[in-house]
Amino acid sequence: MTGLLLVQLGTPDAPTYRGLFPYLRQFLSDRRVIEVPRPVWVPLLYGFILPFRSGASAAKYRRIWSPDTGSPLMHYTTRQAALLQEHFPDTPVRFGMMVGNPSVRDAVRQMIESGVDRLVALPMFPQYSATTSASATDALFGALMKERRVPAVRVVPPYYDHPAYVDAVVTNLRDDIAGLGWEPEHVVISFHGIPQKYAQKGDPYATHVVRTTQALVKRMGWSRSYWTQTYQSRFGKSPWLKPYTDDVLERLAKRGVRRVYVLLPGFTADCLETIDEIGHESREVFLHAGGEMLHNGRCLNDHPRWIEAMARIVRDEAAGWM
Ligand SMILES: C=CC1=C(C)c2cc3[nH]c(cc4nc(cc5[nH]c(cc1n2)c(C)c5CCC(=O)O)C(CCC(=O)O)=C4C)c(C)c3C=C
Ligand SMILES: [Fe+2]
Ligand SMILES: [Fe+2]
Repeated sequence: MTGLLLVQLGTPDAPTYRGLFPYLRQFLSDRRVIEVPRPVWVPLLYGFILPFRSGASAAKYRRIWSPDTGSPLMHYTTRQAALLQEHFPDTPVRFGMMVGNPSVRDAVRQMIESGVDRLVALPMFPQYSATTSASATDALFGALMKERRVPAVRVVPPYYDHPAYVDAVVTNLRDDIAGLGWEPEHVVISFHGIPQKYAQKGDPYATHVVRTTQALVKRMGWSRSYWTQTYQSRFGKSPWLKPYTDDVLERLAKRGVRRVYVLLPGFTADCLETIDEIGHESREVFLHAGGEMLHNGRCLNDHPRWIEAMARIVRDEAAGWM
């Protein structure tokens, strides 16, 4: 039997210091994410970053946590798996988190126990980066190393310009703008950043990002002056991919742009990085510099076009298996 596993990054169990500490510890111990030599990183992580960031991040997570559904990333990943299950009634569909719960390891074990001997893994990152996509396969293969009956595996390749993905982003964007009640003067297309050094060492992420942007801009028919592609979420002091989202927002506001839509095509579900970082922190930067309206674009979430797109992307890769 074939099984489908969505692999998502993960989110803390609770928006508290105790929820964040183990989540950040696992995340920031990943050598794919942090390439600083261990003897330098470990004292810094345990002596400074974890004690301070756990509390600060918990406060941010509290701002996005829903009393009913908890973490938006968890809520929409659960929905995505449930809706995909309807597309593939004969294929068990599960999700596993690379960091935190439910883990990739538990999801893989349950699938094997239920008779899965062919596994299709869908990393929830359209643009490949070693920090996300390779970390997702590390989690998957690490889980399989613990198993006796290892299924045959196919990993869905990056889908940064897959027509179904581009179409889902465009449809979701049009629907979101239609509900706004105002017309954006400028669109900032913001992707999560990575350190410049990782790109220089061969991470193809920036190339994938540009390919996504080109495909979207072409589909939307936007003129060159209507959009700017940026990178957000810099962590630490080293230079990351540029231009930084907040710098661009500030410059736009100072240039007299009043209404901005921030499109977030690299995030397949609403999360801290989209709702809080862009919707609160970047909005403040923009308003402070003279802007009037900033909308943090809704992610693909459970939009029917995205669920169909995921099904198509999976079918393309799972030919003969599903
Ligand atoms: C420290 C380095 C980091 C790199 C490199 C990085 C790359 C990267 N991240 C995402 C998507 C997400 N990141 C999320 C949380 C998160 N990311 C980092 C750091 C790096 N990310 C941290 C420390 C955290 C934890 C939150 C915080 O303290 O800021 C999330 C989850 C958000 C949620 O709602 O739970 C996502 C999603 C991408 C796509 C990416 C590189 C391409
Ligand atoms: Fe991140
Ligand atoms: Fe981040």
